[in-house]
This record gives sequence, C-alpha cells and structure tokens, in this order.
Amino acid sequence: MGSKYGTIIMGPAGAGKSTFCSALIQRLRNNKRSCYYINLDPAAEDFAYEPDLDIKELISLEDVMEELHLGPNGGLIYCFEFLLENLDFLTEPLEQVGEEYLIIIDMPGQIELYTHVPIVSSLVRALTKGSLNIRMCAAYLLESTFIVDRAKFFAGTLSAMSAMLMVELPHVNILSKMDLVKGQMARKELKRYVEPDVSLLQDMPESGLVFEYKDGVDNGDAEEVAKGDTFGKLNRAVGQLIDDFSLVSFLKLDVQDEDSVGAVLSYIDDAIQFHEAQEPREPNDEVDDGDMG
Ligand SMILES: Nc1nc2c(ncn2[C@@H]2O[C@H](COP(=O)(O)OP(=O)(O)OP(=O)(O)O)[C@@H](O)[C@H]2O)c(=O)[nH]1
Ligand SMILES: [Mg+2]
Repeated sequence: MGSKYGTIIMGPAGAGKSTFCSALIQRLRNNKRSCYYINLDPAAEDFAYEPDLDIKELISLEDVMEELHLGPNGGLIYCFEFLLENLDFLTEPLEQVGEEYLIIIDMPGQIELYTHVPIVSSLVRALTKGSLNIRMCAAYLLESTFIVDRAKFFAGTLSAMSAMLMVELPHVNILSKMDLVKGQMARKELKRYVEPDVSLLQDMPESGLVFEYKDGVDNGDAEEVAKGDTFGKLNRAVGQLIDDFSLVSFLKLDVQDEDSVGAVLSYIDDAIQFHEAQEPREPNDEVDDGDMG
C-alpha cells in the first residue's frame, strides 16, 4: 500500500503561512513535483494558487457568523467543529491522493486553535491514523521581526512549543519574513534566536522582561512589575525550559529566495521521509557513489 505525505502550516495571524504555501507550491512545480493544496482557513479569500480543496466549499465563516451570531474567533471554532463532524469532506478526496504528492494544509492564524482547544490535534489524528495514514510534519511559522522584542519572541516561542505539545507530529519551526531583518547587527543578533537559550533572557536589561514601550506612554507600574524578582525568576525558568528540552530551534525563511524555500522544504521532506519512499530500490541495487559496505 502506498503512503501519503503532507505538511500542515501553522502559526499566528499574519505570520506568512499562506505566502509560504504559495512559495512551496512554486518550488515543487519548479522541481516537477506534485502537490495537493488544502485551504482550511474559512476566511481566506485570495490565493496565488487555487486550492484543490477549500473548507469554504463545506462551510462559510460569513454564514456561520451571520446565522449563529458568533464573532470571527467563535465562528472559526464552530467551522472546525463542523469540519470534524464532516471529516469525509477531507478524507474522501485525500484517499485518491498518491504518494508522489505533497499534501499542503494552510491553516488559519487564530492560535487558540493550536494552544487551547484540541481541534487541530483531533484533525491531525484523523489524517495520520486510520486508513489515510498520512505521514505528516507540522510547520510552525513565527515572524522574524519578533526578535526586536524578546518578550514577544519568547511568547511566540512558547506558542510554538504549545503547538508542538498539542499536535503530536514532527515539528519544523520557521522564522519567516527574513527579508525584513536588515543590517549586520540584526542578523548577528538573529543567530542567537535561531537556537534560543537561557542566556537571551538572562541578558535582559535589569533582568526583567523587556517591555519596550513607545515614548510618552506611562507604564511605570508595568515596568516595576517586570523588573521584579518574581519576573526575573519566571523568565529564567521559561528560558531554562526552552533550553533544557532543546525543543525549539528555528529555520530561517526568505520566501523571495528559492534556495531558502528549498532548504525548508528539505527539512520537511526529511521529517516525513518523503524521498525514501519515492524510488524503491531493487534489493541488489547498489548505491553508485562512496565506499558502501
Ligand atoms: N516582507 C515580507 N512580507 C511577507 C512575507 N510573507 C508574508 N508577508 C506579508 O505578510 C502578510 C501576511 O501574509 P500571509 O501569507 O497572508 O500570512 P498568514 O499567516 O497566511 O495570515 P493569516 O492566514 O491571516 O493568519 C501579507 O501582507 C504578506 O504579503 C515575507 O516573507 N516578507
Ligand atoms: Mg493565511
């Protein structure tokens, strides 16, 4: 029986998920590879590449909000619950997708989907278990511009970790929008974030969380709290947690740069062992190069 391969693209609102999907699709096309693009964002409108399957054909966020008087976030959760009750919509077309395809799932940006409610984990389970048995990898995008504010960066890192814990899949974390990180200093600084460690938090001014407020905003109290001993301890504990488990490291992504997209794709391919399955070797087919055996 042939296997199926896929990646689910997650991350906070505006992190560049859909743009990354388009870049991936372009890259796959350039390499004469097939893909099956699924949009699961019921609010998404414009696509560089028309999805092969779109949740909007099952349910529209607009209708849900109107008819059930829900806001955009509640509406989205409803849409996903509806999808989970109607999984055939997803699983039936996927039954037909061959092992040479990379299934790409574009997710919405509401992070509560990944961190709070077990919706994405249920969805992933349905895809990876049972008859579909898709080999999947999660790609979690975070904007590289977050690094200007370490507190924001660590909050983002924790959201990535939370998603890793909720969605039990091989995980590739990605710092997106690298083109926005300009200058040598910024790039040098960025190095420290790609493998974040506890020293980042220990280096923080006044050993507190960095709250960078705009001039003129009165935030005296918040600053006092942030500099406090308790916060210092919390920061170190969080930093240590991330450090100890070596859970979170990031790949850098510049979607304009095809090599960069290619590099991220290689990680995804490795995580799902895509290539191993593509050209089955005859038992006595020797590898050409190197001194094997
Ligand atoms: N400079 C720059 N802008 C980017 C990049 N990727 C995405 N953007 C911009 O960031 C915005 C959000 O990009 P999307 O790809 O729609 O992000 P998303 O994560 O799919 O957003 P949601 O689905 O709304 O959560 C758009 O205005 C993009 O043009 C990038 O690599 N560099
Ligand atoms: Mg999107």
